[in-house]
Amino acid sequence: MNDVSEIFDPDRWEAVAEFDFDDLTYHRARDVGALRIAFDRPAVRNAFRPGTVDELATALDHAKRQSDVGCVLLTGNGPSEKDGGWAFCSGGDQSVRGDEGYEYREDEGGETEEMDEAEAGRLHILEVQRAIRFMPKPVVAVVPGWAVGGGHSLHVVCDLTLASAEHAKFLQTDPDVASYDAGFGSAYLAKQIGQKKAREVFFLGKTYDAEEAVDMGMANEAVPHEELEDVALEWAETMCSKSPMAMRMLKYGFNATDDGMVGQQVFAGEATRLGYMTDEAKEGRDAFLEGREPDFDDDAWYY
Ligand SMILES: CC(C)(COP(=O)(O)OP(=O)(O)OC[C@H]1O[C@@H](n2cnc3c(N)ncnc32)[C@H](O)[C@@H]1OP(=O)(O)O)[C@@H](O)C(=O)NCCC(=O)NCCSC(=O)c1cc(O)c2ccccc2c1O
Repeated sequence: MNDVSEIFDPDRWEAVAEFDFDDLTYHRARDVGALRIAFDRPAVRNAFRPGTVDELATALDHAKRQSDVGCVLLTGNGPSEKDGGWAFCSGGDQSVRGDEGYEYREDEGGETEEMDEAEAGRLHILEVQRAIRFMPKPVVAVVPGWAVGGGHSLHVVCDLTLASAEHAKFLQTDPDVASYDAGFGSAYLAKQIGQKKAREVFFLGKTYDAEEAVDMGMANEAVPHEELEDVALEWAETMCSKSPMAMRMLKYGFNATDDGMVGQQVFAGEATRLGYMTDEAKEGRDAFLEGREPDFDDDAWYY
């Protein structure tokens, strides 16, 4: 096995050199404008601790800023050396859950005198959900095994979900551990699979395999485990071949209907960007800078 993940093809990716993460691996495809961000804690089913979330936020922010990248793949490395189990992500690491959230441990710079009390217990995976939601390009959850709790919510907020036919398993344990993602993890899931089914996911805590997840409408496709990452890269290649502007406007258009004023703001921001590119907008800017009245006489009132 290569040192990243059993189904990772090292010939197709190179590590993003700027970062040396502890809990993630971060790669750029050699031939496609795609990035691969992977949880790298297979021994604990890729549970996230605060440092994992910090790294994820850093990688996603970097991914957003790569203007030659059209797709981000989010996945989990595996299998676990302990027992061969596969995971996308099993949510918050319960072993570092304090009374107010997930806590940095000493090896992550935690419990120091300098630490702000308000920083001690973290729930900032929600900020990562928003980074995925507002990422100006598609984010694909590539699910090689368990997607559980906060890990399940991450797949829900991704634009697409591709699942390992043999190993992907979808489970919500939030109410078992007295946690609740009452935002995208539940309410947005209900938009995907319907109210009754979403309530079943949380209230009964059943485990669904890849085919069931596809049938329910929360995963797009189940493919053989060995082919998972190849198919993910094919999807990325397909999406990268399309108009970046159209893909961005479509993603924000899909979001806007559920995201209230923030969704409108994000969509409108992109509309403003396009507007600024017109001669009409340049005339408005130039007239101000030249201290004259703007002349919009040649600009049509499009209908
Ligand atoms: C994921 C499982 C269903 C897998 O079961 P399986 O039988 O395959 O494997 P094991 O149970 O033996 O696990 C192997 C190994 O991994 C450790 N582990 C697994 N998950 C976690 C975890 N989340 N935290 C810590 N450690 C974990 C397990 O202890 C074993 O270790 P050994 O040393 O014994 O080998 C099953 O493992 C499982 O159910 N896991 C727990 C899933 C869970 O409850 N996750 C937390 C849900 S709450 C959450 O994620 C969450 C986070 C947030 O930050 C939020 C913020 C704001 C709102 C809501 C949030 C939220 O809900």
